[in-house]
Amino acid sequence: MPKFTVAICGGGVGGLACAVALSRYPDIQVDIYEAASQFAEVGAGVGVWPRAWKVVQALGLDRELAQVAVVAPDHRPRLSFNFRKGDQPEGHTFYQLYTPGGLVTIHRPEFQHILLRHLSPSARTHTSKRLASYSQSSQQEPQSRVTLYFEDGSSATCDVLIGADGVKSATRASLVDELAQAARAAGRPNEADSLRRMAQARWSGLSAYRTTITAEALRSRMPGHTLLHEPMAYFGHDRQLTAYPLLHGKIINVAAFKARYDLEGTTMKGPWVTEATKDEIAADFDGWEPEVKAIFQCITKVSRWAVHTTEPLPSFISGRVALIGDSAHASVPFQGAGAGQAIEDAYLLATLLGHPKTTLSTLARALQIYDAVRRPYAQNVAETSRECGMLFTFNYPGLSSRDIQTGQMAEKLRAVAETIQRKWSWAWDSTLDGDLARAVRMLEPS
Ligand SMILES: Cc1cc2nc3c(=O)[nH]c(=O)nc-3n(C[C@H](O)[C@H](O)[C@H](O)COP(=O)(O)OP(=O)(O)OC[C@H]3O[C@@H](n4cnc5c(N)ncnc54)[C@H](O)[C@@H]3O)c2cc1C
Repeated sequence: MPKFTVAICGGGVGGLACAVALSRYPDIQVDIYEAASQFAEVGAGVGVWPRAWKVVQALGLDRELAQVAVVAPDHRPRLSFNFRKGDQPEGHTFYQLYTPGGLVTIHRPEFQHILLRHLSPSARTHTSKRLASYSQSSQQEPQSRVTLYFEDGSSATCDVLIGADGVKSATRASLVDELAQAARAAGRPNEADSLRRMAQARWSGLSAYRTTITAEALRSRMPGHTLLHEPMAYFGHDRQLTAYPLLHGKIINVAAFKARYDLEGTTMKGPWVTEATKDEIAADFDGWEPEVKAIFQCITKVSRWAVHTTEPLPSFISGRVALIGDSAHASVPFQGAGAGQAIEDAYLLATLLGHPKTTLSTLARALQIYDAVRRPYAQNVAETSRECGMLFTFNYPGLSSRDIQTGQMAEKLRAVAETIQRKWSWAWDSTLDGDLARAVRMLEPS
C-alpha cells in the first residue's frame, strides 16, 4: 500500500526526471500524464551544467548519458565556449568563456529514452492525456484528493499533483486561478487581477531558429571550422547564434536568435513553432562572417520558435499541487539552464516527498519547503538568463551597439564577456547540496 500517490502532468525532461527521482521510493505510486500520443522530444541538443549534472549522477543516469553525450574530459576545468563577434565579414574572437566543471551536451531524444528506461516498473505512464484543469478541496485534510480533468473528458485523482507541463502549462493556469481566488476572498482584488495575468506565458520578443547539421557537411564546406572542435557563441546587434557538438561530435546543435525587445511581453498571434527556410535565416544574418554562413549552408531543415517566458509567480505551490520546470519559471535560453533548473526542481521535490517524515498529513509542509527553497533560486536564474540575452544581443542598459561597432570595441566586448562570465558563475560555483540539506533540515526541525 503506497503512502500516497503522485500524478505528474507532462512527460518532458522535468516530469520524467521527477518520476525517476520518485522511483527511488517504493512507497510512492507515480502516474505520468502526457498530452502527446507518445513521449517525444524535439530533435535538438541541450546543455547541462555541473549543478544539474550532479543530480543526473545522483540519479544514476550519468554512465548511460556519457555514452551519447559530449562530456568534458574527466569534468576537468576547460575553456568551453569561444565568444566571437560574428556580425561582420571577419569574425573576431574576443573571449574564451572559462567553464569550470565543463558542459555536458546531450541530444534531447537520447536523454528522454534514458529517463524512460530508468522509471520504476511500478510507475504508470498515460499518453494522449492533456490536462484541462484540476480541482482540490480548500481544506487540507489527510484524505483530501486532487482531481485532474483531461481534455478527452476523463478524470483521475491523486494525493499530490506535480505540474511539469511546460511553458503553456494548464496546471499553472489552474494554480494561478486558485491563488487569485484566495487573494480576492482575502479582500485583495488588485493582487487577484495581477495574478490572473500570470496564468499565460508571454512572448519574450525572441525568435529562435533551431536545427542540427552534420559535422561531415560542415567539414566539407569549411574544413577548419572552429565548431568542428569547440562550442561557439557568435554575437551581433539583435542577433545571436550558439552552436555546439552533440553525439560525440557527429552532429552540431544550432540555435540562432533574432531579438525584438520592443515586442517583449506582447501576445503572439499564430503558432509558436513554424517551419522556416535556410534562406530566411541567412537573410536575418546577412553580412555575418563566413563561419556563420557556412553553418547555414549545411541546414536541411529548420524550425522557428517564438520563445515564451512566464512572469515570476508568488508561489510554485497551492495546497497539494506544485509546479516544476518551465510551468513554474520558463526563461529565455541564454544560460542554457531551463532543463537543468527543471531537473533540480524535480530532484529536490522528490527528495522531500520521499523523506520518511513526509506522510499524507505532512504533504502540504513538504510542498511549502520546496517552494521556499527552490523559487528564489529558479527565479534568479530566469532573470540572469534574460540579462545574458540582452548582453548577447548588445541590448544591455548602458551598452551601446554603436560603441561596439566603433573604436571602443575591444574594451566593450571584454566587459560584456566578463559580465556574462560572472552571471554564469552560479552554474559551476555552486551545487544543489546546500539547498537539499536546508530543505531536509526544515522538514526535521530540531
Ligand atoms: C532554443 C532553446 C534552447 C534551449 N537550450 C537549453 C539548454 O541548452 N540547456 C537547458 O537546460 N535548457 C535549454 N532550453 C530550455 C529547456 O528546453 C526547457 O527549459 C525544458 O525543456 C523545460 O522542461 P519541462 O519538462 O519543464 O517542459 P517541456 O520540456 O516543455 O515538457 C513539457 C511536457 O508537458 C507536455 N504537456 C504540455 N501541456 C500538457 C498538458 N496540458 N497535459 C499534459 N501534458 C502536457 C508536453 O507535451 C511536454 O512533453 C532551451 C530552450 C530553447 C527554446
